[in-house]
Amino acid sequence: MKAVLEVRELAKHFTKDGTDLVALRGFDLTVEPGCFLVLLGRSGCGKSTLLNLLAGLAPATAGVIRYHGTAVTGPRTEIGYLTQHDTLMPWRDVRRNVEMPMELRGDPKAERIRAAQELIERVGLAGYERHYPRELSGGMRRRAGLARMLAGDPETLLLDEPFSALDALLRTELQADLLRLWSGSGKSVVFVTHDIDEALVLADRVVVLGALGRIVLDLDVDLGRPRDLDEIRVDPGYVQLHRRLAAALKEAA
Ligand SMILES: Nc1ncnc2c1ncn2[C@@H]1O[C@H](COP(=O)(O)OP(=O)(O)OP(=O)(O)O)[C@@H](O)[C@H]1O
Repeated sequence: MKAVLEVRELAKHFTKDGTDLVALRGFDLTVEPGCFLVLLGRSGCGKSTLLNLLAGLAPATAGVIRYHGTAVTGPRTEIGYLTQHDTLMPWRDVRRNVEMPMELRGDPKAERIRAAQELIERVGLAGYERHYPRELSGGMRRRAGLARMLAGDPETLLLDEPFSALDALLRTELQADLLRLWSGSGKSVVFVTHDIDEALVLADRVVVLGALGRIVLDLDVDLGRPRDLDEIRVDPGYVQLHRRLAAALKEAA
C-alpha cells in the first residue's frame, strides 16, 4: 500500500540566545493510509515539533516530509491539525468557528450552515451553536475544535494531546467519539499522547519516541475493536502491550 506520509532524515533545530537547540534528529516514519498511529513520548521529546512539521507550519532544518509522494512545504487542506492549545476564534460562536474551513474553501452560506450543524451534532454540541468559546467548558471547546477540523474534510488528522487536560470520564467519552468519527472513514490519524492507556485504546500502531525523536519502539496493536478500557485492561494481550510500552518509555528517559 502506498504511504500517506513519508518522513526521511528529518531534523529540526531552534536557535535561542545564539545557541543551537536540537529538537529532532534523523527521524524516519512511514504512515499507511487509514492507519490510526499514536506517537507516545514523554514531555519534551519533540512530539509537538514533529506535528508542526508534518502540518507544514514550520520548516524542517534537514530532511524531507512527503505527502502522497509530494514534499510538504506549507499547510495543505488534506491535512487537518488539532493543536495542543485552543485555536478557536474567540469572536466567533461555535457555528461560525466550525464554518471557517468551508468559508475559506468558498462554500455557499446555506451549505456551510447545514454542514456545520451536522458536524456540531456529530460531536455532541447541539444546542451550543450560538455559544462563544469563553462560554464553553474545556471539553466542549475540544469538541468544537474537532468539528472545525472535520469541517475541512481532511484526509489526514494530526492531533496533539487533544484530551490531556480533561477529566478521565470526559477523556474516555471523547476518545470513543473520535474513534466513531474515524472508523470506516478511511482517514489516517497521527495522534500524540504521553498516556499509555490512551495509546492502547486508540491505536493500530504505537511509535514510542525518546529524546530528540529517537524511535524506541514501533508496535502494532493487535487488539480487537471496539475497545472498552475497563474491559480490555484485564485482557492478557493488553497487559503485555502495556508492559512493553511502559518499558520502552522508561528506556527512552
Ligand atoms: N520555538 C522553540 N524555540 C526553542 N526551542 C523550542 C521551540 N519549540 C520547541 N522547542 C524545544 O524543542 C524540544 C521539543 O519540544 P516539543 O514541544 O516538541 O516537545 P513535546 O514532546 O511536544 O513536549 P510536551 O509533551 O511537553 O508537549 C524541547 O526541548 C523544547 O524546549
